[in-house]
Amino acid sequence: MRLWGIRDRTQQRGSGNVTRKVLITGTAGFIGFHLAKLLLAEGFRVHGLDGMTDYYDVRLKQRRHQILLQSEGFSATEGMLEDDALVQQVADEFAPDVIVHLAAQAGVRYSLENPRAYIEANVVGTFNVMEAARRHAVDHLLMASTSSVYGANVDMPFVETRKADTPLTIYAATKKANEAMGHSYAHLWNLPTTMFRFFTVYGPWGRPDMALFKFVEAILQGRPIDIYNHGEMHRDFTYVDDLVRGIRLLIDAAPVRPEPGPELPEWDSLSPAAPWRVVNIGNSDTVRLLDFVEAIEDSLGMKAERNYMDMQKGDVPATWADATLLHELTGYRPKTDVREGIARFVEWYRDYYGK
Ligand SMILES: Cc1cn([C@H]2C[C@H](O)[C@@H](COP(=O)(O)OP(=O)(O)O[C@H]3O[C@H](C)C(=O)[C@H](O)[C@H]3O)O2)c(=O)[nH]c1=O
Repeated sequence: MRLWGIRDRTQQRGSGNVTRKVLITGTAGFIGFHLAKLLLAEGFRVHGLDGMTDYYDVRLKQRRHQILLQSEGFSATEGMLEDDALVQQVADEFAPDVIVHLAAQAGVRYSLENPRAYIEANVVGTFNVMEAARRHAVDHLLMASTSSVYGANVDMPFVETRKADTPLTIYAATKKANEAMGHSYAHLWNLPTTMFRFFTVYGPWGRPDMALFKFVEAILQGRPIDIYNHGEMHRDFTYVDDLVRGIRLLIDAAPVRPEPGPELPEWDSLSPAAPWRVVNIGNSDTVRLLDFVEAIEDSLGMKAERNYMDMQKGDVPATWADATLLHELTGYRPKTDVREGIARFVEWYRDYYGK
């Protein structure tokens, strides 16, 4: 009997990067911007597709794109994922080898205010991207999911092979739907597909709706910060450079449809029916929210005025990634200490906003 190892179930496609073309959705967004920068530095050609929605300050998105446009290997289209004709046209013109789909309506709490935006961007938009990937038979389709899909799970750290069937918000539900949609196309069209579960990503150029940005902004302006669940929350905060390094390495680890063989190791989420995997990208550490706030105060050299609040509807109390699978596939583990990452954010924030 043939013995299968993780390498047999994964195609390592590391060579010839210089000529490879990657279509990234969401390049004006926080993670897409950092990933595009990394791939451009490694000689990939990158085309970005971004809707420039006004969910948060559009100037920040424009600035990110301006920086990317300074690279010769970068081109971009502004347009919405929901516009199928546009998505197909962009893919036809660029003819990508790989698609990394990061654009989404993100944010846990906004999904209570405007759930429809999540259905449109995350369900319809993702379907359009999957169609483009199918039509172009790309080498690898990689799509963002979220640790929010672990929802009401309490067994920590979160492992990809355990059930995640209890999403607590429409945001999480749309991302869980994306994972299932990706599986169906991986099976039907033999489309190698990797889904990432991100864990509270933070760092320079971060999202203004997220805790780090909001807290730093408020403290510097002398306004109180809202601390949910009285600070009794935990997050596996993941530094953005580590995250995009993980994505970069996963590009070269396309799943292969399994053939009959011995059982997969318990930590491998490879589907028994399709070239499809879901992979946590997290720091493998869980930080108490009050410690996170304290680290921000130390970095700023200022004390926050704290407004303790109850748990917010839809929020999960804790996240913590088991990153064994990422390590097995790539040999890499995120490692930036949260104090170090916060300090780099604060340095960027002060420089960018002149504070
Ligand atoms: C904005 C805010 C947050 N918080 C708390 C709530 C969390 O315990 C922690 C981090 O919140 P943040 O909004 O930065 O991140 P998450 O709620 O974990 O959600 C984020 O990470 C997941 C994976 C995604 O998929 C989301 O897109 C992304 O928004 O601070 C507060 O206490 N006050 C605040 O004003």
